Amino acid sequence: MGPAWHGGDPALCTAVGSALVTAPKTSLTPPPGALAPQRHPEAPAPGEPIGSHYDQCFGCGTGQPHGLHLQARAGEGVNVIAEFTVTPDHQGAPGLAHGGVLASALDETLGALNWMMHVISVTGRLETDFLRPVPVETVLHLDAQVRAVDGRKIYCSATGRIGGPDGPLAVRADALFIEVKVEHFIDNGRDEEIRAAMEDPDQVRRARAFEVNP
Ligand SMILES: CCCCCCCCCCCCCC(=O)SCCNC(=O)CCNC(=O)[C@H](O)C(C)(C)COP(=O)(O)OP(=O)(O)OC[C@H]1O[C@@H](n2cnc3c(N)ncnc32)[C@H](O)[C@@H]1OP(=O)(O)O
Repeated sequence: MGPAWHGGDPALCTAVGSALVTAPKTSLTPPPGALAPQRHPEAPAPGEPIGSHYDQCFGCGTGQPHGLHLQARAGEGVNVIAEFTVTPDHQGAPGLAHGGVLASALDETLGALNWMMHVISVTGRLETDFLRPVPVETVLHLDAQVRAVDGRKIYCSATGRIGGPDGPLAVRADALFIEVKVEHFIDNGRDEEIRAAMEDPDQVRRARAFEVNP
């Protein structure tokens, strides 16, 4: 019999080898009291590029040679749109994108939703469906949107289509992002990078902007 989920009660978790598999803490379905997301009044205008939140980010950093170089734009609602071109560096199977890279592209697009609500949040949970193989040189058309907000919990989803923005669905994800303060990064990041980021006035301005405009 395979592993089983038991509502998060550690006493009820199933042992797999030497590891205990713990259950997800909540579902990715917003609870009944969750609120509709609000587009922040100072969110980028529809079509406006969102820009990188950090130069060295694997997902969007322009200074990151190994990154995905994803460029997101604001959507009309609480959503963002982005394109990601799969290169030979992104292969898993010969000529096909690695699933982890595609999950990263979805995660990064979902992360850009922070700019639409002026909230800093990080991925708590990401559930991905891989529906079609994505060949090298394909442009993946990504669209992420916030579905609901419940306190610090942000329920969101993303899709990745091939052959055009209305093309067939290749990947999709449901996710739970959790709102955090800037201290999340300061307290947990490596000193060297944190110091460099804090010395960059643009970086500090970008992060603090979310805290003074709740
Ligand atoms: C200076 C630089 C600024 C740069 C800013 C830009 C950043 C953008 C980056 C974007 C890059 C792209 C994006 C990336 O790649 S972000 C990078 C990948 N993600 C992370 O590294 C996050 C790691 N995890 C954590 O740090 C903590 O676990 C967090 C902060 C998430 C929560 O720990 P915290 O102690 O704070 O809160 P809590 O534990 O009381 O939980 C609160 C509530 O949430 C619920 N919950 C929690 N987890 C889960 C789960 N897995 N499933 C279901 N539910 C979950 C929990 O039950 C509770 O619910 P309730 O009891 O209230 O009902």
